[in-house]
Amino acid sequence: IVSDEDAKEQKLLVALRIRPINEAELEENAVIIAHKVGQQMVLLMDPSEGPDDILRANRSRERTFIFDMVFDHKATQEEVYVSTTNILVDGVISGYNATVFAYGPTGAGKTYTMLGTDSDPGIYIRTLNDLFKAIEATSENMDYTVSMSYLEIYNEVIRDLLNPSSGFLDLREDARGSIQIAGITEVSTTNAQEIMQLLTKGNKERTQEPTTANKTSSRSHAVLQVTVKQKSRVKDINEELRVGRLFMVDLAGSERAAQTQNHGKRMKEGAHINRSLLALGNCISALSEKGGSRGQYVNFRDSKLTRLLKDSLGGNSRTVMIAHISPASIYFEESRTTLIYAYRAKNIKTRVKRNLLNVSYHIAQYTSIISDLRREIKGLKTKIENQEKETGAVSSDIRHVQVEEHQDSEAYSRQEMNKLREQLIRAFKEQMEMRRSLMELENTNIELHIDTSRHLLTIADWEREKTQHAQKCHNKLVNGKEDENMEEADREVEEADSPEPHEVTVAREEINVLLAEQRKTAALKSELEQRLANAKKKASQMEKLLPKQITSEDQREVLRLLCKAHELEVGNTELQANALYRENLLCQKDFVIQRHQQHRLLCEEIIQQQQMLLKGHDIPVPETLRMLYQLYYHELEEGTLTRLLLIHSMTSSTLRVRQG
Ligand SMILES: Nc1ncnc2c1ncn2[C@@H]1O[C@H](COP(=O)(O)OP(=O)(O)OP(=O)(O)O)[C@@H](O)[C@H]1O
Repeated sequence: IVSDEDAKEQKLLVALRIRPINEAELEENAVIIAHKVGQQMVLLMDPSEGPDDILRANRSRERTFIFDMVFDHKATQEEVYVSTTNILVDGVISGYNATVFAYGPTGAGKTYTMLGTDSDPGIYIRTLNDLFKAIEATSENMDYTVSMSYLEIYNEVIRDLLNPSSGFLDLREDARGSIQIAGITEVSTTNAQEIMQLLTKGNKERTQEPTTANKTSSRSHAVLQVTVKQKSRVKDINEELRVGRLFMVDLAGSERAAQTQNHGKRMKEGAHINRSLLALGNCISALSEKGGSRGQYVNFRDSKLTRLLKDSLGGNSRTVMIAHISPASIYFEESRTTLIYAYRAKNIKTRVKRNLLNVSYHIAQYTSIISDLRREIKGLKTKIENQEKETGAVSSDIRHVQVEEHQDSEAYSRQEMNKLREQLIRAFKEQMEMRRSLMELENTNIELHIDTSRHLLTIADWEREKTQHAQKCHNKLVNGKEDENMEEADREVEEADSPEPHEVTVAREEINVLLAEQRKTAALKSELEQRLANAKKKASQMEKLLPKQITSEDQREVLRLLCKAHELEVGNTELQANALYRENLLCQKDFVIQRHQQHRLLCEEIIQQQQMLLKGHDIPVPETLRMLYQLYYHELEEGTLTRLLLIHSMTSSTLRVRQG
């Protein structure tokens, strides 16, 4: 139970909303298995258990979870808003940042909570209305401006939902180090109806894919960013400008990220991971470590979403997570994983996993960026050298130029040079940003391919089993042997005809989604490649302009600066590649140790059973074997192995924290 005092201190608040069961679920004979108990508890029942199941007590997956608050089908939009987000309004007006997330699998009600419907609007509009009201109430001495933008992050690419034709937008850090989205539409209106129309229209622009659970399943994260700027009207008293930012995020369906923890018999490990979702989990977990100051490194750079939210997740800001589930029995697995994730939100440790192939590919991409940059540095250096030679050759003529004219042109050229220098550096940064996005897209592409293969394997496994069954049945029927085998054969025929298991259906559906995502990623990539090529062309044109407009010494300065920027970027990229490499090594080691550990447990089990056999049959044990047994028990009792494992896991986690 959270006391008032705790609530004030609490930086992360986790709520759960269970939506009403719907027609489609009832048609599939689903029953309600998620029940709200009291104000803070939810009981999730396992639909596979019968009430008289004797073994139930031993293997029950029925579980209760406690959250800061729980809402069920009876909760109104207003209630959900008042208990989760309303509390953030005052802070934002006073210049603090905050974030509200809607988390959960597809179709669980995230968009309903955030956007809502015209007749029953959700958190977005209610928050904005309250912000406007609060501002009106205090605006006698203060001037406020409220502006908002609405964007989506899909496959690590940002799009403006209020102006989708503007293409991909980049994240930039401004002079004060706060993250801005270059070129995003900023709207400032206080008309709630107008805002609702804008947001509803924007929401329709989101990247969607139909799934069985939701006909319009969102594959992207939608972010409504609200900025409140405050300035004192009374002169000289308070000149400072305070800025409070609120992010309201409707996250992409969590089911695919959850599959990594939740795979059926045939589901191969490591379904496609939504990088932003996992990176977010990491950040929230790192930040919510008690007191948030345990030296835990928070890697915001891991994804676009976390980079964007950087200022609103740490420090003095507050974060609210509203997890969503369906109450229906058919979604037991999805609900279970969502509840576990949300329940652990305060100390989840989900790493942005990259599998081995992926990592080496990632490193290869870094290497190619590095060699690209090195080539450019070489080119720039040659240019500087040539410049120096030229200046040497003409310097004697320059002496004849009139002094006055020289000064004029110097002032002019300095101004021009500053402008050019800024343009060049900006162009360079833009190119780097595009290179990174391209790399991310390429990486996503690989992940999509790997996941598709995994699902194909799942289907292939099932089809092989089916054919084997069919073959066996066929053989038995043809041979028509003894009568007693007929019953078994019948059963096998039945099995072979049985509907395909859930995980195979899911795999088929996933493959469709993945193929669609592959097509989209390919389109995004070629568009981005085109943009990068254009940007490069523009930059080289700018470089060509240099000799005509500014003096040689200034030119050299600009070129040197560009060189420096390139070199810094090389260093930066190398560091990232190295960190990735180290992490990869650690992961591999962990994996090997895990396999050994599993093998050891297996050996232990075999030894135990053998000993029972020996004892049971009174078989005498030769002296050498007896000694070996003794040694074995000695090791177990001493706990040396367990201690070694513990030391290993501690060192590797320390290493990870250090390398970030
Ligand atoms: N609390 C609720 N009361 C009434 N209807 C609801 C509620 N929550 C969700 N719904 C309805 O359920 C359907 C699915 O909800 P919604 O689109 O919000 O899911 P979602 O979690 O955003 O899915 P996705 O991740 O696929 O976008 C919608 O038709 C929505 O109107």
